[in-house]
Amino acid sequence: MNPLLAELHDKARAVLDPVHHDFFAGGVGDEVVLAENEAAFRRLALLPRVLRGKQISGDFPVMISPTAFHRLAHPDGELATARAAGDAVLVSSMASTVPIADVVAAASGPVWFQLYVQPDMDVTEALVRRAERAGCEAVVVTVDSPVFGRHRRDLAHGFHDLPAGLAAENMRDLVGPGLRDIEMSPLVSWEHIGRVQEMTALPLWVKGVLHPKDAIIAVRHGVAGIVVSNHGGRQLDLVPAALDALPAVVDAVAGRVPVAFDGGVRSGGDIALALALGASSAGIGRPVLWGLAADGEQGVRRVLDVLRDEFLHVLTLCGGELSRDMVVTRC
Ligand SMILES: Cc1cc2nc3c(=O)[nH]c(=O)nc-3n(C[C@H](O)[C@H](O)[C@H](O)COP(=O)(O)O)c2cc1C
Ligand SMILES: CCCCCCC(=O)C(=O)O
Repeated sequence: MNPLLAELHDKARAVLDPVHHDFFAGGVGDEVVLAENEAAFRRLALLPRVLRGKQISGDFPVMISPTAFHRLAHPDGELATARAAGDAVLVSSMASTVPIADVVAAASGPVWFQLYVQPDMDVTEALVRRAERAGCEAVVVTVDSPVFGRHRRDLAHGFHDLPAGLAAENMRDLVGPGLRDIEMSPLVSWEHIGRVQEMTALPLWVKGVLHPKDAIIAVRHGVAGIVVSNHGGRQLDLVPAALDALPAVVDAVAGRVPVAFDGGVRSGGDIALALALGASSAGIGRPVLWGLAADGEQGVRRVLDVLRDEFLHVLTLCGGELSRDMVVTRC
């Protein structure tokens, strides 16, 4: 992990209510996948190309992954995250503690709306309309959550609702703005993806694909893109590290749509490895929360600046190129 990000995590741990720290930090079950997501990067190495004679561009293909309840981390919540995002894509969680319209208004770059399809499709449609009216540029349907993962840390703390004064603002005036008003349903299927596509002209991405066969089905459904993700180790504690699932999905998709990735990215080198394995961009989850908790907008900015600087340095050392043939397994 980049030591500056580790410092921000230490600071976040010191200022956060331990219950909220554990909600952010924790994973499902024994937290095997949580640890594996980071460990998978350490198993790989890059063979740099040399004498390529080119100046690298400043492109920084990173998105802020959707994470819930930013006002648990800092009073400014998602407004601070949006202000800090700059030109990175901000995928704003449906479970934000600031309404999506205010998130978009605070952002200077693109905002995408993450959606859990609600079994009541009127509620789902109302959420999509809110995202459209706000000016979101895409909808990202999370597909890895037929039921919420069992997080032992939350169960031990008895954390099952938001503190007074905080709410899932996008749910307000629909079902209700409590944490438990957001439903996850095993009945959600590809048919619902089609129905959301009929509701909106916005590009629809699916997030949480690990199996190459699902990636192919997603492409057949005309999705705009796929995010390979295991939800940061928060859903099924039996899945592979997200990085290990990436190459097979990239191969199955064969360039037909972009394949983004998240899970365990903690340094610029991690971003480089994910891109070399074929990711179109790398998503950052918890480090953004640590920056936010440690120092609000400035903290999130710091996280992105540190990652950008390190990524561009690594890219330069790799001759400005990242491709699958440059990735080898450590002995
Ligand atoms: C505290 C927390 C809340 C999350 N909330 C959401 C969410 O609302 N929607 C979603 O699709 N994914 C959610 N995720 C998963 C992230 O989008 C992302 O997949 C994951 O955090 C990436 O792993 P990383 O934290 O190791 O970077 C959440 C993750 C965390 C840690
Ligand atoms: C019961 C819904 C809570 C919001 C979902 C947040 C989330 O995805 C997470 O991993 O936490």
